[in-house]
Amino acid sequence: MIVVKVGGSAGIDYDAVCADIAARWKNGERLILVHGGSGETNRVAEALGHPPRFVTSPSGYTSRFTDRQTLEIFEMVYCGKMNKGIVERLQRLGVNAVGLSGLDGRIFEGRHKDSVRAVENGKVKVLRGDHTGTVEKVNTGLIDLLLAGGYLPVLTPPASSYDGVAINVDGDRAAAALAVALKADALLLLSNVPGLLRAYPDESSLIREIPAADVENYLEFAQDRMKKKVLGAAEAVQGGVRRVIFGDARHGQPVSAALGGQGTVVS
Ligand SMILES: Nc1ncnc2c1ncn2[C@@H]1O[C@H](COP(=O)(O)OP(=O)(O)OP(=O)(O)O)[C@@H](O)[C@H]1O
Repeated sequence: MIVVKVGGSAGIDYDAVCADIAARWKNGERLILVHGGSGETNRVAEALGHPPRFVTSPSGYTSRFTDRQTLEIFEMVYCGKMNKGIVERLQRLGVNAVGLSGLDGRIFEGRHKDSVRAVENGKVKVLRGDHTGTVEKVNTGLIDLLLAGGYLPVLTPPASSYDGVAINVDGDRAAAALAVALKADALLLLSNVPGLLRAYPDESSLIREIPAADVENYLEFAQDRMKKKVLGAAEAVQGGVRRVIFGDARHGQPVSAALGGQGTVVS
């Protein structure tokens, strides 16, 4: 089983990702696709007059402050436009894909964090009314049913809180939790960069290999949102996934290239 997470940043070629996945699926490979949607969510939020607000925690992690209206815009884009766009592509390629959020069947479950500590103008503030959390539990029952029926699951945040409230969760870490729960052979984190760069944005500074035991030491190279990917990779390898690859989803055959060792391989 391979878990592929494709991001939602500008420049990602979803046609290329879906064509590659469809070919491999038809060849008998078992795959699950998880996707993001941050770039489009930012655009739609601006257009709807509720611009995105990103906050940085005292430990340096950036996240989207998700009030109720932001959560609804997030769902429109992630579960609507992005998810159905990917499912449509796969259906046109002859793959019977089913798109679900983590809320459906409580596939992704975690604690609802209603407040977040954020550094603003050098001061730490507590912001309330946040609808965020982290995936702590993956309920694989529905996924097992879909796979047994020959359907390719296409999953996206949000997740469900233990009380059934929709929460915005990081897609990379959700995909990592899924890969652990399914005992996947590999987790691919595909985005609009060649992999983890030692000197971002210099693409020639690609880090090709990271020993699994060392992955947390590479957090220092990741800025802002890339940190969550490195953290997700650490969680996946610590949970028993043998290979995590940060790969490029901008062109070519992104899944096959990553599985062939291009990008940053954590093993
Ligand atoms: N050292 C680094 N190497 C590579 N990319 C980095 C690095 N530091 C920061 N980045 C940034 O991290 C981004 C990838 O993370 P991001 O969460 O935006 O991607 P995504 O997975 O495509 O999005 P989504 O949240 O929609 O799933 C890159 O586009 C790049 O700008």
